Amino acid sequence: MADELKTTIRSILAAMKAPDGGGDVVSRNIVSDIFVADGKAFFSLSVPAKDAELFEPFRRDAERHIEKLDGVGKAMIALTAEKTAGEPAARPAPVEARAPTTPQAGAERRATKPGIPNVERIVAVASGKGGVGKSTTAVNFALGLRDLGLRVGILDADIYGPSIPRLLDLKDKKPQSAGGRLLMPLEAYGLKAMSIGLLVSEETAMVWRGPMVVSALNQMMREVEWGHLDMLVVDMPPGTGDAQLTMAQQVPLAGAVIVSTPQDLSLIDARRGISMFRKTDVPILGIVENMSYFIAPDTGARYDIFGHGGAEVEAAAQDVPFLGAVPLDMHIRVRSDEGVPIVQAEPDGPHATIYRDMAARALAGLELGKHASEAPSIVFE
Ligand SMILES: Nc1ncnc2c1ncn2[C@@H]1O[C@H](COP(=O)(O)OP(=O)(O)OP(=O)(O)O)[C@@H](O)[C@H]1O
Repeated sequence: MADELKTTIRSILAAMKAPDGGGDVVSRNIVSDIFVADGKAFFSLSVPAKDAELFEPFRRDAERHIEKLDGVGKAMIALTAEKTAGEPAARPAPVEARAPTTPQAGAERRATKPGIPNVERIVAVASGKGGVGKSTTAVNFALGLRDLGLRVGILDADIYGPSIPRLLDLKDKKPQSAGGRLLMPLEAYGLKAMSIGLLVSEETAMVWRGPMVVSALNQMMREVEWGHLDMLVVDMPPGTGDAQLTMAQQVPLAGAVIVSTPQDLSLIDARRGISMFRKTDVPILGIVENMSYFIAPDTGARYDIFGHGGAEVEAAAQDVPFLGAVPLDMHIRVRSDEGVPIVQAEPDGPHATIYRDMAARALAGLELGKHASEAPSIVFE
């Protein structure tokens, strides 16, 4: 069935007139592998960057045609610009090949990535490796921003293990249509929320390559009725592979927060994450050390079992802000499992203070960056 659909999709694409006047997109070999699962079809079209605008109406028409097919509820097509002749599908440009970062270059490049209407800033929460507490940090960070008076949304883009529905107790909820192509976000504790896990199964998302992830992410960002948000927090997939790099390159991120545990191995991965964002001109708002120390539940005594402080040292070495140290504490895990994050469950407790401070520091960094990129450049001749 899926194979039949793929063939039909290819023939639909082959019959469409390419907007650049060249041959059809199928015989030009610019259509990636087509994935069909859960009633959704995903693929990318690789076109030169200069033709991206030209191909946008074509992309939308193709989605409309494909969505009329029996067995396809939704089509998601990404335009990617990195294909070199003969490659089967688009890959992100190697980071090493990119120009060095300057604040001006970063601001200019971000300006070329289309933002989301009504969403002031998009901030990524990322980690170099899985299991360090990135999602726990992302939700509590988002709630910390809410406590600072911001209108906040959270977008779970962790295709390898979406956990926001569990953390915000939204597992059994389904996003409703807002009319047309738009979806209403879910709401929890004053946050607007959307998760890739609410739209496609984990098995489907696991096989996606970078362009598919970005396509799905773009749809979640742009086809959700977020309303007016001061900040959209994106819980990134862990790691620094294809999917993450494509996201860092193509999503208009105002900044990134890196989560690490104090261990050396985690810090090496965090360094890789910092380097990836730097080379894609995304400002690093800072590092969070999660599971920094252990508070014994019976005595309240503190133990530095993982060698507390490594992330702060790394932050200094990398010349990025240190946003805070979160202890390994049973309350944090238990509250997460209950679907009521600690900032919500214990707003007056010590952990909520740590997350709110973290949010305030990141926000200060964003403000600083904004003013830096707004500053006029003075040239002495
Ligand atoms: N500070 C903490 N204290 C106690 N438990 C924590 C803490 N941070 C995270 N955890 C627990 O560690 C586990 C992993 O956390 P989480 O899912 O946030 O990690 P992640 O980095 O997003 O993982 P993945 O890479 O799988 O997405 C969860 O059970 C969570 O409750």
